[in-house]
Amino acid sequence: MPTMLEVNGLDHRYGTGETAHVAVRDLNFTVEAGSLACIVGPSGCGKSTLLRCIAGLIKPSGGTVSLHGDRVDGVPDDLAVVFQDYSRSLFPWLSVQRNVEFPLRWGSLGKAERRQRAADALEAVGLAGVGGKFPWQLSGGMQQRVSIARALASRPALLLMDEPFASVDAQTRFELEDLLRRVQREQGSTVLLVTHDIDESVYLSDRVLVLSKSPATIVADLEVGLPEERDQIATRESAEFVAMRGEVARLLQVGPTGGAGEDASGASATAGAGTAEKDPAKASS
Ligand SMILES: Nc1ncnc2c1ncn2[C@@H]1O[C@H](COP(=O)(O)OP(=O)(O)OP(=O)(O)O)[C@@H](O)[C@H]1O
Repeated sequence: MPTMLEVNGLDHRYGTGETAHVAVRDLNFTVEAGSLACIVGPSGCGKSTLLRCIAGLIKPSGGTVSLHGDRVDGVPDDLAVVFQDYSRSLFPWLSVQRNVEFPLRWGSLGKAERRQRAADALEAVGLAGVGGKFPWQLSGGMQQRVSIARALASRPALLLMDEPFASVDAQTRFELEDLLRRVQREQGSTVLLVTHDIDESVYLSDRVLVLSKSPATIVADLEVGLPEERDQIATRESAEFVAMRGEVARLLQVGPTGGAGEDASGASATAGAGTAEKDPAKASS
């Protein structure tokens, strides 16, 4: 699979001089086209900062981000972001259909094509028939589906998701996770999703990138060796899932070498990641 996203030596600090705060430090990773990768890390470690740098919303203090080989220097046209707070990301005065069509206005599609794209995206997320309603007439889970449909309608090269299911109840969260995996597989989308939730990161993804405490560095890059077909009950009960969840939890608590997670960087972190990538089961033992 070709590389869709490449992050090289990414640093970001807020402020300058003695009061500067280093949010992320020397992050290096790639995301392959058509894959779903999750970033999991402790609260405040710099996950949103990383996403903002990838989305071109902030200019990193150092390092580079490339999307399908092109250096990101401003918000790329073919990138979409889904945030946690669906109630603030949808326009309440526009119908669901118009919300989904909205970002397509800046592309080259004609009106009829935009309408069709939005209808297709709504159908993909199980919301065919609600295009005429307004966001406030829908449940929270349905509103987040609309946000996902809107992101997918533009067929982005990369879909970034920042804690997208953190504001819905547990049952809806499970439904949305399954919906995301299904649509991502059907459409061959490339997704990078940030979450606090270890179980969610393992259940959803092809790869889990584990970040240290602030400033964020990558402590492990784990390939998820679970079967393609996943089930909220059976998969979560499987030995592979439980072992992987334990591994991610341990990495978050103590880092890859048994030392402090916040100090984990460089050679030891890379060595841990390399082992895990080659043999996820071994990494979980
Ligand atoms: N605009 C800003 N100015 C100064 N410091 C900031 C700014 N944005 C974030 N920070 C700091 O950078 C660090 C990383 O913040 P960030 O929001 O990226 O973390 P996070 O992992 O996404 O947090 P959470 O999991 O709580 O959403 C935090 O210490 C935060 O206080």
